[in-house]
Amino acid sequence: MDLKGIYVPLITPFAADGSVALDALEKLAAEVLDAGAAGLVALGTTGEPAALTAEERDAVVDAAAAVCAARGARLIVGASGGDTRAVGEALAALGARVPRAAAALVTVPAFVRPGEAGTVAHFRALAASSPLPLVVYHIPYRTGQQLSAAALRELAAIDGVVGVKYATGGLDQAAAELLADTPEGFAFLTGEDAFLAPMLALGAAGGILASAHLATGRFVELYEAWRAGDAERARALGHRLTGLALAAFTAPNPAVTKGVLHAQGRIPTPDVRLPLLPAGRPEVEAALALASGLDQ
Ligand SMILES: O=C(O)C1=N[C@H](C(=O)O)C[C@H](O)C1
Repeated sequence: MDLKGIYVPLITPFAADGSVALDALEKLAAEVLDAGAAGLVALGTTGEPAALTAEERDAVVDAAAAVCAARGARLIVGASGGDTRAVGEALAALGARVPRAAAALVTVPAFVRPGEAGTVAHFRALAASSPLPLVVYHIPYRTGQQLSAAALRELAAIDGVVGVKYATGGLDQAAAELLADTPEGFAFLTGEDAFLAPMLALGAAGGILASAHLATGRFVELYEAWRAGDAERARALGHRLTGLALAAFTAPNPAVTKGVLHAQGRIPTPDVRLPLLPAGRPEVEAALALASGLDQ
């Protein structure tokens, strides 16, 4: 399983009547893949999955899968919850729906705080029955569960666990430890947009980044520059992309990204569903200016 590269966790565009704009989603998915993204993540945090009905979630997954299949790109699908049995059932359903998906992105159980041993047991149980390989989504500021480098290594050793989406708010000791000696066949993908450049410099396999909807080709260029060892080009581009990444998160994700995509005419509305609120104009304009600058 090779999960290297830049993945775009698709936003879910809404039409003016509030329904999911599937045609816009397909067009956006095709655009980011044509710009060089290695694949898509359907139903990541950025896709507002908690605010979608089960039918809408299925439609989003089907649309993303069709666009990926047409382009030979990888599809990762989010599946989360605090109950191991229910997540196992969701994974079984996903395996039947999109058997060719590259992986399922499974969040460390949120709110429950099962401890490191419980978290490892959760993933061990899921991996034992999941039809799809698992990427652990580690985001302690959302889940409430910290994981040490040792616990992450235990997770990496589980058969069927193929990577981590690492989003701890920065470049911390566990990331440095894991990147210094990443287990064979285990992909370290950053989910922390503003830390893509330093994570790639340390050897990360890539990233799952909401801000990569904007200036997708530039994110891919940064990834390729680090892989080619062109540190000078990578450093300069990395600084500019860090600016865009920070601007994209000045309101709760994905409000700014949706605002910019709407201003660019790529989605019909900038709407998010409650409890999220649309981003303010100054936040959207600042990110739009940075994204436009990167296109030149
Ligand atoms: O949906 C995702 O996957 C991402 N979610 C993160 C979040 O909203 O916390 C941000 C990251 O860019 C990708």
